[in-house]
Amino acid sequence: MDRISIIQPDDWHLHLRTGSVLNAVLAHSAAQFGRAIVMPNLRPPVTTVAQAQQYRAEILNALPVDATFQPLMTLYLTGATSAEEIAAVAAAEFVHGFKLYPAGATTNSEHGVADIHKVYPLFAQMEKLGVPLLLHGEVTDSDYDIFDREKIFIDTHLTAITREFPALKIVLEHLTTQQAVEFVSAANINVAATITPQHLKFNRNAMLAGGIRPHFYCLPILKRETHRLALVAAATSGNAKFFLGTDSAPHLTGLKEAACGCAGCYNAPVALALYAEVFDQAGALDKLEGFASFYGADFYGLPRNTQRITLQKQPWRVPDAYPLGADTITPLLAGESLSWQLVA
Ligand SMILES: NC(=O)N[C@@H](CC(=O)O)C(=O)O
Ligand SMILES: [Zn+2]
Ligand SMILES: [Zn+2]
Repeated sequence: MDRISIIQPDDWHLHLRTGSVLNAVLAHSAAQFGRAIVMPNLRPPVTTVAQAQQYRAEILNALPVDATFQPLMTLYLTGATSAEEIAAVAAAEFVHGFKLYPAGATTNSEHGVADIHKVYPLFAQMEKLGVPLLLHGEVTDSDYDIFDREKIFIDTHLTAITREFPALKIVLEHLTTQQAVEFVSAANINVAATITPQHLKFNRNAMLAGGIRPHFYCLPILKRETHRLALVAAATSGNAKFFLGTDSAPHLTGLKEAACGCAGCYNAPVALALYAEVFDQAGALDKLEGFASFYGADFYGLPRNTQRITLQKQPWRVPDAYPLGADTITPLLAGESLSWQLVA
């Protein structure tokens, strides 16, 4: 099969940033996806429905005129999040959940939650009101090896959270390990997960063997091949708990190609092409539509899209970089050739 037509996909985990970066990146997502869950880790973070409304307006304003893309907003959960704000989220139709960043876990997570037990009362209210909890699932203590941080988060926090709040809708974002796949598969139906194209396509060798490649550096960090295989098996299984979330996370090229480079892969320009390549290589193109276009909408209680898109096996070359002022943004796989592309 070298051509498939599917219902238009959505991106259930996306960083769009603001200002000039937003303007430079938005069209790439809007060209492929009908909707996207937009992450709130701005500086300062999006912590109120009023801020989310403003941010949403900025995104809509930055869209190409003919675009139908819909940003689905989220709020950043902090130790200071109030019961009133959770009620406001439940009432606001354009806000779809709270994102919890353990403090210090990733880019712009300084305002995140330092002690997860302290926000249990907030989880209880979210559970009651049906507000989803989106998780960056990694422990942060410097004693923990960076390759183990997702597994330890599951063992020390997520297991307890799902036991205490069985009706809380939880999305464990950007899965990277076999243990995470096993946990989500075994959990109740209120627990789901997103998977990025880079974690499906690459193991840590892509980042570290034969030279250090900062554009493959994101968090949670790429893992060894056994984990990648578990992720591919989950994504292509047809299990509705696993769905598409690119975690496209643009940073200026100068901030990634640095002595201390930022975490985040700018994968929006290559996202659907990479997912198609992975599903094709796994002999599972027939499972792409569920993963990319159905299961996320179903989990969030939103209607499925009705428009269709077509992907074709037809090689193309990824641009070296996209200009942004005096710097650029370098996409994942810059200058490389990809075998699939969106044609309509
Ligand atoms: N994934 C990343 O490495 N970075 C993301 C934050 C996140 O999703 O953890 C970013 O905002 O840059
Ligand atoms: Zn994250
Ligand atoms: Zn992210």
